[in-house]
Amino acid sequence: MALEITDITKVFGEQTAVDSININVPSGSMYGFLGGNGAGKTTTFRMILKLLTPTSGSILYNGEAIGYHLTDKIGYLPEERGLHPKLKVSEQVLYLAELKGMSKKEANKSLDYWLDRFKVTENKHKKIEKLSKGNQQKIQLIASIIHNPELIILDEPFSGLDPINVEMLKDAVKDLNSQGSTIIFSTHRMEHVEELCEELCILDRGRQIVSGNIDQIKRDFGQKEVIIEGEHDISFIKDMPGVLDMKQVRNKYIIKIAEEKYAEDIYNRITDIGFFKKFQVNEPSLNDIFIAKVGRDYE
Ligand SMILES: Nc1ncnc2c1ncn2[C@@H]1O[C@H](COP(=O)(O)OP(=O)(O)OP(=O)(O)O)[C@@H](O)[C@H]1O
Repeated sequence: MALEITDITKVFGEQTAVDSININVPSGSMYGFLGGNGAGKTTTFRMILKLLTPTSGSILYNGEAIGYHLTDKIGYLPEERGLHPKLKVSEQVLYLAELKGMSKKEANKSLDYWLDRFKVTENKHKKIEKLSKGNQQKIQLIASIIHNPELIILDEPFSGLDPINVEMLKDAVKDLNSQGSTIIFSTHRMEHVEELCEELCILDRGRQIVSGNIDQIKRDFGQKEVIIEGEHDISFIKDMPGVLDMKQVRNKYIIKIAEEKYAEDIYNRITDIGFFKKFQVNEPSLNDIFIAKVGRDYE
């Protein structure tokens, strides 16, 4: 395990921002922290990075506490984007890269690569304050990954960007992960986690709702979704055993079942009726899991 978070809690005055969280982040994984406003994502990241001291609990990285000796191995994109507005892009990023132990030459080469990749090369010698918000975010991301860290922690890396830039940054994050970096990122968007991660933790108001391998979580959850498309009336299905919910949109039926075995019963009943264009069994969505555990919709 790269990161072992055991029973951490953070209390601010009256408020418990993070409540007894247990998380294991495997080495080389892409790990998503999913949660809405105030869920406790940023507070957890700050504790991992030792910017905040947990009220209780422990956090180990490769079996040891994170400290200054690991600075060169970790990259962090903070939620409060903190670039110096009056500095030029190159001055700012090269300075930070040198603090992380890179030579100027090496850092400059890497900076050129990332500026080109993020299509912002023309900004290299501009002051940060002259850049758009989205481009400032790209520069800040470059500053956090330029030294090729083995652990990358990104707080809301995709927020505030247009869809084209979100895709560009997602591709970069995927590449860094496939080259071996362990990546942890936070987001309030379920689809980012569904698309990018094999591991996740869902936080809600400081509580850990679920965590671990996403496929495993979905398998263990049990509930499935059956999609049927066809012209026949099959509304009787809603009264069959194991059927939790059924919705109809024109000739498409979306049926929630308690366990996969009920799909076979449904299949047997409808094949007696006639032809159907589609019969498909899907894994539950993260939203289904969230609703079942928390008792309300995710957003
Ligand atoms: N320094 C602090 N002092 C007091 N309360 C704090 C402090 N930092 C965070 N909190 C509170 O802890 C809770 C969790 O905040 P946190 O920033 O970790 O959430 P988050 O999941 O990152 O959400 P967001 O996406 O809104 O930033 C919030 O209710 C917040 O108000």
